[in-house]
Amino acid sequence: MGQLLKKPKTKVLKQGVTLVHDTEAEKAPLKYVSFKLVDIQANAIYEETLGSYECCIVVVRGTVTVTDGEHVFSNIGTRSSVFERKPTDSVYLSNGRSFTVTGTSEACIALCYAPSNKQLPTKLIKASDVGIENRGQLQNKRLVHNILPDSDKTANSLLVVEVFTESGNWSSYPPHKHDEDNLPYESFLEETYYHEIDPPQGFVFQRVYTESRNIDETMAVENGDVVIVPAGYHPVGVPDGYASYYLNVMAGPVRIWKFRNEKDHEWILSR
Ligand SMILES: O=C(O)C[C@@H](O)[C@H](O)C(=O)CO
Repeated sequence: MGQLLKKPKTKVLKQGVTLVHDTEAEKAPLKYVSFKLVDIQANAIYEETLGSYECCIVVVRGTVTVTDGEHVFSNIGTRSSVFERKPTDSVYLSNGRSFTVTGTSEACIALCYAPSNKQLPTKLIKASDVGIENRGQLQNKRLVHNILPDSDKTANSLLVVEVFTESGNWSSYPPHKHDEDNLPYESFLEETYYHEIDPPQGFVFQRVYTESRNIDETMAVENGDVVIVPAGYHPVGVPDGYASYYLNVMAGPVRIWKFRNEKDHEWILSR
């Protein structure tokens, strides 16, 4: 297996709290992004103190109460499956904050991190604040939930987005990259993909490849896998009969998402 596909590796942290993914523990080759996925049973409590990282807690499914000791966001989360295709609630927390997440039902949370040295207010990003966007045409149609886009100044460097791609369609396509710190033409942003598939026995394909091909991995991604994108193009193709969900976390030196499409495939956009 290559370096970029991470299978779930469950670790019980305490009764009712299971760590499913941890890109740092997996030694992902990333400097700006880290990602955890945690399952929480009802009434169980996950707790953490952030060091030099800011964090966006996305309630992937189920409901939870989040507090940083100052603010309490009770019973947040909107869906029992991502495939309800409705936006969810999230909480932004600055570096240095301590927080707890208590399951108010059985729940799954994503913890999306990026380095930060700036104190910003804790904020509830309500499902109703999430921008909904339909992108693309033909078999390139996909639905996007913008949780923390670059136009929203809640975070210092984190960008967070959910993407739904229906059966037979392609997303993160035509292939684009954001691996050169060369604004205004392109920004450098690392990225992680947390994938779910409906029905769960399915798979999707994701290729991650750089211009030079020093990275070139084509992966069969299964339900619950994480894909690391340290650099390069990163398209996703969804087989007939299956629907794809992924949660993207991006961060880099400048909080701007400025990508470049691969020239050979840009014609896809003008059909
Ligand atoms: O538009 C899409 O298909 C989603 C992608 O833009 C995805 O969020 C990404 O690759 C960000 O760079």
